[in-house]
Amino acid sequence: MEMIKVSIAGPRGRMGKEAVTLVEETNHFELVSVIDHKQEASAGVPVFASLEECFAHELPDVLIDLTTPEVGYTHTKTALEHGVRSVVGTTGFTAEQLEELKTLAEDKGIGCIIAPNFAIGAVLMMKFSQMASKYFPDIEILELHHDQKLDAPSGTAVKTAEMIREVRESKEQGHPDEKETLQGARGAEMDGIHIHSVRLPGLVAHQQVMLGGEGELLTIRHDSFHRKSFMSGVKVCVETVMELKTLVYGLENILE
Ligand SMILES: NC(=O)C1=CN([C@@H]2O[C@H](COP(=O)(O)OP(=O)(O)OC[C@H]3O[C@@H](n4cnc5c(N)ncnc54)[C@H](O)[C@@H]3O)[C@@H](O)[C@H]2O)C=CC1
Ligand SMILES: O=C(O)C1=N[C@H](C(=O)O)C[C@H](O)C1
Repeated sequence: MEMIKVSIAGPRGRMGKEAVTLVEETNHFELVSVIDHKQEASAGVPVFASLEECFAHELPDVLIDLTTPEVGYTHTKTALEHGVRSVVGTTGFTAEQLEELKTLAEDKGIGCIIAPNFAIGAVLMMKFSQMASKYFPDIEILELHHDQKLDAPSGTAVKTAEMIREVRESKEQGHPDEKETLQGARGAEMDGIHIHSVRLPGLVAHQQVMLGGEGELLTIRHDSFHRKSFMSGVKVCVETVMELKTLVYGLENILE
């Protein structure tokens, strides 16, 4: 198999550390550099404070970004402008940003994968919820994460609602006259689907999709107990992005 040169942005982070290990342990991946704004990383490869400095030194085949929403967007754009493919786990991008990055990837004729969740089980949970929503259109999403997470709702919750929106008629849920006596009690709302975000120490990444029907409730739940759960998805994305000429949003679109 052809060797793939990889750079990682955010190597000291919770996900970044796991990604460094994955790349180091995969025979056909080579970690060539890391991007750490504080230059504190010690991955045994050159550490650069910015993507521009990194790319001036050597262009990797693939950039893996696991940083923050603002930085992740700028990195992905910069990488595409330099002709470098990206695998982006960072969440919190707007629909406009995704559209802009897709246009850029297609103009450059190179691949980019933005996957709000790399865990295979989470992708299945989203697909099963999408399937079930045809029969149970009243849906509430409960996402639960560690208390250091920056974005709410999670990228996974947003993607789940988007996938459901593809197959379910628009629907206002709950009583038409319902009123929040405490602001936020009904959570966020996307196309009638309510999304509730829980942040607590001890949690990693969890989501429960609750679908209610007459006298019944279907609950579809996924739990990531360890960030290793995301790494097989990262590996598939790094391999697949080499073959793409557009931006793919969501791991479900590349799994067989
Ligand atoms: N797609 C997926 O399956 C998953 C996605 N995530 C997402 O990945 C992102 C990172 O999550 P965590 O690792 O938990 O966060 P974290 O806070 O542990 O790590 C983020 C790292 O980015 C670094 N960073 C910030 N600005 C930077 C810059 N300009 N250049 C280089 N590095 C920079 C920080 O120093 C930090 O080490 C979040 O957006 C999160 O939502 C997290 C888990 C799974
Ligand atoms: O920040 C996290 O931890 C996670 N972020 C992603 C998201 O926002 O959905 C994926 C996973 O839920 C973990």
